[in-house]
Amino acid sequence: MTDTPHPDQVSGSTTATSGALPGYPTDHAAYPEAAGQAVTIRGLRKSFGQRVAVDDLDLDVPRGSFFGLVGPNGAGKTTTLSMVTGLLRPDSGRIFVAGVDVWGDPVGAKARMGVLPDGLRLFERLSGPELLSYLGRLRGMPAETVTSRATELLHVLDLDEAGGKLVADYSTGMRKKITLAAALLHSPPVLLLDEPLEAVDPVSARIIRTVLSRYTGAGGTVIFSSHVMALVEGLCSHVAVMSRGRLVASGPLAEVRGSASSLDDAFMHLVGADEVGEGGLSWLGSSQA
Ligand SMILES: Nc1ncnc2c1ncn2[C@@H]1O[C@H](COP(=O)(O)OP(=O)(O)OP(=O)(O)O)[C@@H](O)[C@H]1O
Repeated sequence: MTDTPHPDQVSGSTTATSGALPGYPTDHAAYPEAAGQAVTIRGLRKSFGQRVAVDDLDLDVPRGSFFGLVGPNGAGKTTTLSMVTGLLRPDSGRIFVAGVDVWGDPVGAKARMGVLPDGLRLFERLSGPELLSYLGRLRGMPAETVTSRATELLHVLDLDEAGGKLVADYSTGMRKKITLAAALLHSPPVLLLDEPLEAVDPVSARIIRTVLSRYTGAGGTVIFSSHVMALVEGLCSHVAVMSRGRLVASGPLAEVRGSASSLDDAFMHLVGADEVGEGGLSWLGSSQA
């Protein structure tokens, strides 16, 4: 995760350019497998100066899966999700969401995804209902549909009591929930969430988990990044592990966990962190001063 915008960062989470980018390949037929998947990534690369953040990534996310993307700090999770959601231009590679090429048909792809991005930037001077109404209209939804869905989402996410409170005054949990509501409003087939449950209180976290489980139960696909292995193990049907910009494992949860006693143990092994010892720090706690 980083707060520093890169020159390639596309501004605004709802930005959509129409049509393919100039010079962008349109040979979708070369990737027939993309039609059956929620997300297909092929040969994705991104560098920041000398640092390779995402290194030749191939990934398939099956439709209807609850898909966890995990990896140590700096593994490239946010960079990957930012490219999948059309917020950050890849150096090379192809990405399809619900069979639509994200950088070849950005408008079509964005209609098929809901996004909870890293570093929530919201319209701070609007109330929750105003924000949802504005975003729904931006998406071209009929006013009555926006109002009825917004009312239902605010209720389910326990935000209706916030009433006229401005988003600027929302807590972290409320901000995540209102962003999730905005991501769900147009009922997209794919949800992409960057650390949706980090820094959220247990009550809000449970509400978010319940809404996401209901969404996948109805056939939607959730892809989310997280550092919390127990959460991923409890929620996800599939998991991908990234380390240093590369994919080190991907597949059904049980397959990635293998014979390890927990996903946490499997993760430590996969990212080469199981050598962490207890050596050193002998001075710690020895002073009674
Ligand atoms: N805008 C940027 N400018 C320069 N370097 C960047 C930028 N964004 C990411 N990086 C670098 O790319 C690498 C991958 O970062 P990224 O934020 O994608 O990792 P992450 O897996 O999401 O990490 P975390 O778990 O800490 O959120 C890191 O080395 C990071 O420092």
